[in-house]
Amino acid sequence: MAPSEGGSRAKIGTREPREVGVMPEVDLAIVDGWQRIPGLSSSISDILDELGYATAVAATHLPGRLPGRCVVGRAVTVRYLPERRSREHAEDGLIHKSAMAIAARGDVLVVEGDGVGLWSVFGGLAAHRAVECGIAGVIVDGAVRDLDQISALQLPVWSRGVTSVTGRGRLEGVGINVPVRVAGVQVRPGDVVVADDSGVCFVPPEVLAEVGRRLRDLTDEEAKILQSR
Ligand SMILES: O=C([O-])CC(=O)C(=O)O
Ligand SMILES: [Mg+2]
Repeated sequence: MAPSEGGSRAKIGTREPREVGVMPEVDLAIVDGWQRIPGLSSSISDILDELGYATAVAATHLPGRLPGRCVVGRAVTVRYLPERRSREHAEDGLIHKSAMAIAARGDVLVVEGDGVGLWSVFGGLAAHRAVECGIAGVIVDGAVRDLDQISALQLPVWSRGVTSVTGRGRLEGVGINVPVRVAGVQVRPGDVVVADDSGVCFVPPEVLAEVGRRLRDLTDEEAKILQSR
């Protein structure tokens, strides 16, 4: 059943951040068909290594919460910092609804949360909204909760942790589409996210075409090696 839109919970995640950045142009035609390539994040990680980009994260730090899923899409970033006021005095600082309102279908939410995994910034209600908005996946350097609801919705989520404890009143959403730190790497809005069971990579749009060319070569090479066995 769809959650009620009437009560105060309908407002969770609607807070407006102080800073909203601009999404760059990204030629998404380049990533057509990537999702069907076996071992995708590993190949992308190798290519990023070759090109000198340190923007790949191991699944050890950001495990997929829905095994077997592969997501490729443009990053809409969300940045949280610790609330400055004590929980009793703080408002709901979650901003995922505001972020989804400016996202396009197929985008991936990339969230700098508490960086530890103790406080949730994304749960069942947020997941319902994400599915309605056509969000392709969610990456959280922090925690998510309501895993049963997220799984029932089949929304692919990668997160550092899972918790029952909400980040509402503990974290403040300060920016949408601003650079964020995710498991030690810098992610910018418009980076192409490639996430599967091995890890999460972020491809800067300025090298997307070159990554696409190298991915084709690498995929052909691996297919030939497998055929010749
Ligand atoms: O408070 C949170 O972490 C968000 C939450 O539970 C939800 O979206 O259902
Ligand atoms: Mg919830």
